[in-house]
Amino acid sequence: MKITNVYEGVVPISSSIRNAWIDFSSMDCSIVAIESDVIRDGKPVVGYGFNSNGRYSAGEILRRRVLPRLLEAEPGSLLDERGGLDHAKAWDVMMTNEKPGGHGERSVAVGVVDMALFDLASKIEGKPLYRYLSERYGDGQPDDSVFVYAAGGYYAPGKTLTDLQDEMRGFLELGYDVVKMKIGGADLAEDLRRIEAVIDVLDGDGSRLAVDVNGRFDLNTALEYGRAIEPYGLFWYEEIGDPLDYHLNATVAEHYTGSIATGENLFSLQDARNLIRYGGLRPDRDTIQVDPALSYGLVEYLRIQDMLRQHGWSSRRCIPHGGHQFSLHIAAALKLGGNESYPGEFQPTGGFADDAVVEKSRVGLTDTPGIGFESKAAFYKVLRALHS
Ligand SMILES: O=C([O-])CC(=O)C(=O)O
Ligand SMILES: [Mg+2]
Repeated sequence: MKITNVYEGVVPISSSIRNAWIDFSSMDCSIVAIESDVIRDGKPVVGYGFNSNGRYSAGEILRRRVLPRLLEAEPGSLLDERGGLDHAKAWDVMMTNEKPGGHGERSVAVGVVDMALFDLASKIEGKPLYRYLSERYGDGQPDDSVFVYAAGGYYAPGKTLTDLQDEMRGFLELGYDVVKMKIGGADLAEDLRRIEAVIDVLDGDGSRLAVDVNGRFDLNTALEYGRAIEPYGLFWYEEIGDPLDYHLNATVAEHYTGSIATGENLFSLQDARNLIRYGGLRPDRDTIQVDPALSYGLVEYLRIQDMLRQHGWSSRRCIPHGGHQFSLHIAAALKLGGNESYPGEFQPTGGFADDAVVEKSRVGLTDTPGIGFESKAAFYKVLRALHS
């Protein structure tokens, strides 16, 4: 198998929502299509990738560094001994002449291509990605459904408490038991009113509500909010301070007895390891949210899983950020604790197959070969247009 062509583009995923740190008025995302010389039904097999959400498109790095390296590589240097794609070798090729440290947009660029190569390789084998992954990296017995929670609850112009409650009711009607909302973009009194309004919709059960600060708080605010929300017994308190402020995280973990989740803005093995070493997270209750699409792809995510295992963490304590199909397959194959889902945001890229059904906060996998973008019509149309 040989890569014959690569195509790269940008898709807007903008909207009027706001979290405690950014609005999404100009959010966009990179997409790639990687074409191979393998022919199925008279057409070349093509793998697709995109960069989740929350980080902007990384076209410059893709066009100037990552994609040329892949195209210029001796085709045999990307293959394993059976002639299939060797993802770790492809990763080394993409990272040629890149210094360590400073992970950011580069990890996004490599993540997009890594996703496309996994889509391609599993399509060539005619398997849905989760089976392909489970056979290679798991125990061959993937989970047949994955826990998902509904993320939303953003701030938006003119959005009232009733609007917030209606949004959350909508998530419950779709089959989700656990929901997530933003905090930290208003003052504590208003956020507590918002939290209590949502808990009302959850029949008074705070353990079904996660709150997300998007890294906004300094230590004092983090502790003040922690004291105020602790009695609700929330599902988790997310990304409380700056993602790289491990000391803040550790100090909050000493005081806040409920669950903490973080990691969506950690993009490398090294950063994730520092979180585990210095972030004070507790393996019996906290959750790691590293998003494989943003953090150098699954090749790096597998290294992160090894690291977690060495530190005594179960894969079940990982619930990736992003609400996308790639992580859904990864969650089933590597037996993670679940995956995020955004029923109302980040279209056309986010979400699962058009006919995916959520029941009791779990979603099943389909048998579509690869990641299954083909069963997500609006997004597939955009991807298909990249190389038509
Ligand atoms: O608002 C965002 O950037 C998304 C986010 O934090 C999440 O999904 O946890
Ligand atoms: Mg978050």
